Amino acid sequence: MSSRPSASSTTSSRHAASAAATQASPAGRFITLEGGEGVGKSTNVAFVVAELEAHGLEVVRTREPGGSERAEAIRQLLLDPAPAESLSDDAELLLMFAARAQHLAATIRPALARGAWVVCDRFTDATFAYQGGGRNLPLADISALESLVQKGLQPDLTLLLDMPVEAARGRLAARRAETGEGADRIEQEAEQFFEAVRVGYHMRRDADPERFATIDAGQSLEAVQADIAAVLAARVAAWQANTATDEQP
Ligand SMILES: Nc1ncnc2c1ncn2[C@@H]1O[C@H](COP(=O)(O)OP(=O)(O)O)[C@@H](O)[C@H]1O
Ligand SMILES: Cc1cn([C@H]2C[C@H](O)[C@@H](COP(=O)(O)OP(=O)(O)O)O2)c(=O)[nH]c1=O
Repeated sequence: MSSRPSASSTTSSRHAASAAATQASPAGRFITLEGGEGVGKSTNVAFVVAELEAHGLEVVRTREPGGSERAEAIRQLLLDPAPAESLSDDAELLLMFAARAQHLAATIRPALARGAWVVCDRFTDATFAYQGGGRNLPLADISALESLVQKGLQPDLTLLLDMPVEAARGRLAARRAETGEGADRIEQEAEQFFEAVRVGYHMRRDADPERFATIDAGQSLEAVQADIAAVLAARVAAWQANTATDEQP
């Protein structure tokens, strides 16, 4: 399991969220970051949170698998490479959705209901990419679980950090050399698996282009964050315009 500290945490806004924001429709406030290993999700989740907070919004930062106490326990089961017994592909898929069901109930839905924004490091697109693309499990089975667990709830915006697999794995190797952190159970897969994951993400993006913003993650961090900031500024402006319209007598 990754040792980086990205478990669910609530970050209060520097300015209190306005009463209007709290009463507004939840639409527009659920943001996910997706992409393969080493593309910069962890680095940029913090940046997305800071940008939204700079707009005066309350933000809950969370991640999958995990994001609540019980869901984090399932994460441990999923990612721990230690047990000699291999985890079946079906068990992996079901555990991903068990963790998600708990995460939605304990963290995501309550946050959205009280008017907070939610920024989540990976969500169901990862299941389509990893279990669908990487493990080759039937997409229809994943869609059925998605309906069961999410009951129509979808992210409003998904930032897909995209770059060639080999370069991203180079970044990951450098990070591991620096931190001494080992590879988790899924990170131990071969390069071919991650190429299939990337194709899986592209399929999800191409099926729902309105929801996705693709960010060229191979750029410098400054350029990546400038692109993300532009997407977020447009998103917050649209949300504020909708909120103002909803408030008209
Ligand atoms: N745009 C970038 N250019 C160069 N290095 C980057 C960039 N974004 C992230 N990194 C570095 O790459 C490594 C992997 O980033 P990280 O955010 O941990 O990726 P992920 O969470 O997607 O696995 C880290 O060492 C990070 O500092
Ligand atoms: C949410 C999710 C994650 N995963 C995998 C992707 C990662 O290899 C692993 C843990 O995620 P994460 O800690 O976000 O990985 P990273 O090292 O890129 O920051 O779980 C799935 O296979 N399916 C899923 O539905």
